[in-house]
Amino acid sequence: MSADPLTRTRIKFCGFTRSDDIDSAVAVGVDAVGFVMWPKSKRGVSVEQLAELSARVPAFVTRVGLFVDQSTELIEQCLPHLDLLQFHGDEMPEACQQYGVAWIKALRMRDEIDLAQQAERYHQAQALLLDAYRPGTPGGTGETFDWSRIPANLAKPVILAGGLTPDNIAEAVRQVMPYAVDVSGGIEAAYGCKDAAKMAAFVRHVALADTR
Ligand SMILES: O=C(O)c1ccccc1N[C@@H]1O[C@H](COP(=O)(O)O)[C@@H](O)[C@H]1O
Repeated sequence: MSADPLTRTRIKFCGFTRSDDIDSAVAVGVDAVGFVMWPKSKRGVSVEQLAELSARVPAFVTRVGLFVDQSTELIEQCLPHLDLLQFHGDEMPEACQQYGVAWIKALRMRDEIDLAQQAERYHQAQALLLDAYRPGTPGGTGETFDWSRIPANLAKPVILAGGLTPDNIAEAVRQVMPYAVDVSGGIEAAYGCKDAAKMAAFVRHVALADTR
C-alpha cells in the first residue's frame, strides 16, 4: 500500500558538507536537510559553508541547523540560512525559543529518561527527536536504541534517529510509526560524504514500509 501524502513519514538527511550530495538528496525526495554547526563533529561546517550549502536547497525543502550548546551569537549568524533549529545539547526551553524560529529538541534515550515529562518541558518544540544515548557524545553515534521504549501517546510528534540505515529503516517505520526519521551515518560513504545509492534506498524503504 502506498503512503498517504498527508500523513507519510517525513525524511531528514543530516550532516551535509558537499553541494552535490544535496542535489542527490533532493532528487530522491528528501523533506529536510541538516547542517551540523557543532565544530567538534567530523561533519561540522562553518557559517560560510552553511551559506553556500543552504543556497543549493530548493524551496519547500527544509534547511535545518544542528547545534550543541552553542552561543546565541553563532546561532544568530546562521539564522538567515535556516528554516528550523535542532538542539542537541542541554539547552533550556527558553534558550531554544528565543530566536523566533521553529525548533526541535533532541533527547538521548538514557535509561532514566521520562519522555512524558520532557514533552511537557519542551512543549514549544515542533517535535522531539529521539536518539541513542552514548555517554560523552551528543549524537551522530550510528547506534540504535530499543524502539519499544517510545510511548505511542507522546504529546509531541516523534522524529526517530540513531543508527538508522537502508537495512533497518523499514522495520523502524513499521514499529514506531514516527512523524519523521532522521539519519546521518547510515547514508554515508565516509564522514560528511553522502552515498547517493544509500539515500535512494533509504527513501524507497521508508515509502514501502509506510502504510498509513
Ligand atoms: O552528526 C553528527 O556529527 C552529530 C554531532 C552531534 C550531535 C548530533 C549529531 N548528529 C545527529 O545524530 C542523530 C543520529 O545520527 P546517526 O544517524 O546515528 O549517525 C541524527 O539526528 C544526526 O543528525
